[in-house]
Amino acid sequence: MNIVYKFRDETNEEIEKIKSNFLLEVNHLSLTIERVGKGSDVEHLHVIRDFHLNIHQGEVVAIVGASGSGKSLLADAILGIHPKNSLIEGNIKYENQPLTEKRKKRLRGNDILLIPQMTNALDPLMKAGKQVESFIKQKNKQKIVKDIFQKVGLDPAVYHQIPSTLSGGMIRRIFIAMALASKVKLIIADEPTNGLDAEALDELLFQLKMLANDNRGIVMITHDLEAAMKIADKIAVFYAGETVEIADRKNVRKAGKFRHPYSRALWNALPQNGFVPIECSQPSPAEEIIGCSFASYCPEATKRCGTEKPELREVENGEMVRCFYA
Ligand SMILES: Nc1ncnc2c1ncn2[C@@H]1O[C@H](COP(=O)(O)OP(=O)(O)OP(=O)(O)O)[C@@H](O)[C@H]1O
Ligand code: NI
Repeated sequence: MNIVYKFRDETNEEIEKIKSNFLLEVNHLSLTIERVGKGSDVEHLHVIRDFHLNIHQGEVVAIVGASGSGKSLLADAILGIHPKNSLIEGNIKYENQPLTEKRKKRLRGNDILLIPQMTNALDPLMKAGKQVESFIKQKNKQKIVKDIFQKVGLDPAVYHQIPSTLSGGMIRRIFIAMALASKVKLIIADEPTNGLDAEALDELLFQLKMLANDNRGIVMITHDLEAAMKIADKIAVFYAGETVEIADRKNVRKAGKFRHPYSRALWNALPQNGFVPIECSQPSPAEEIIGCSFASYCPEATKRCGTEKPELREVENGEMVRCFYA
């Protein structure tokens, strides 16, 4: 199947207006898990160290990072469903107001919807259609749900099925249906393309893009840079719990590369870019990092990189990079 993903055409004026009105802004976010280690020692796991992101309505921002890099915990932190033994610091704003834990609870499912990585998040005993209906306020709920099912490629019979009879791909479509049925403005999709074949993957990306074109903000969390490049407006590259780069997809396409050495390694590992294996792993969250988190793997690292932490700095029109030399 050859899908054409439609990107919105905004005038400069619209862009200025939207840009000054972020849906979600995350600055200097950290999440530390406190764990009792051997004996009675308390161990601190710095899973998220310094994360930045902003997104406005109608935009798709992909957070791209390796497996185990803390992406799911990041989603949980934004939604306020992080583990009890974790501490969150930093700044999160939703529609220009601080996103406190109390507010997260109020907005969850109403303004902000999580499409979870685990596909067992639905009510196991309730019919799929009924679960989507719970997001609809108007009358004729069943008819509305069936229309939405058609839009997302679900057979009408799925309405009466319970989640255990559905595949992972179908469950993700149920979540997309929930987003369409609801008035949520921000959708955080955690690894939505996992386990999908090429055709189902493209369809799912198409549906996420459809939600964005319906003026919702989409945060797509993924380890799949190729999928991200298909629909994202911006790519936030996540390494060792930090945003190391925020790139505009159009510029990456045009210039053919990212700025940060880690992002470039991800890019070069794509089949179409030569399949160069990535020779690095993530530092352990238990480790204190001095200097740049990528220094020990970076081919361009200098002495400075090992001793001084680079801040995320703006390079151009909202694009950012955390590297002294990029
Ligand atoms: N409740 C918890 N207590 C302690 N450590 C945890 C907890 N949840 C996650 N971790 C650890 O935090 C790190 C990040 O986990 P997380 O699931 O957020 O990564 P991820 O980037 O989403 O990975 P994946 O690509 O596998 O989905 C991992 O090392 C994981 O083992
Ligand atoms: Ni995850």
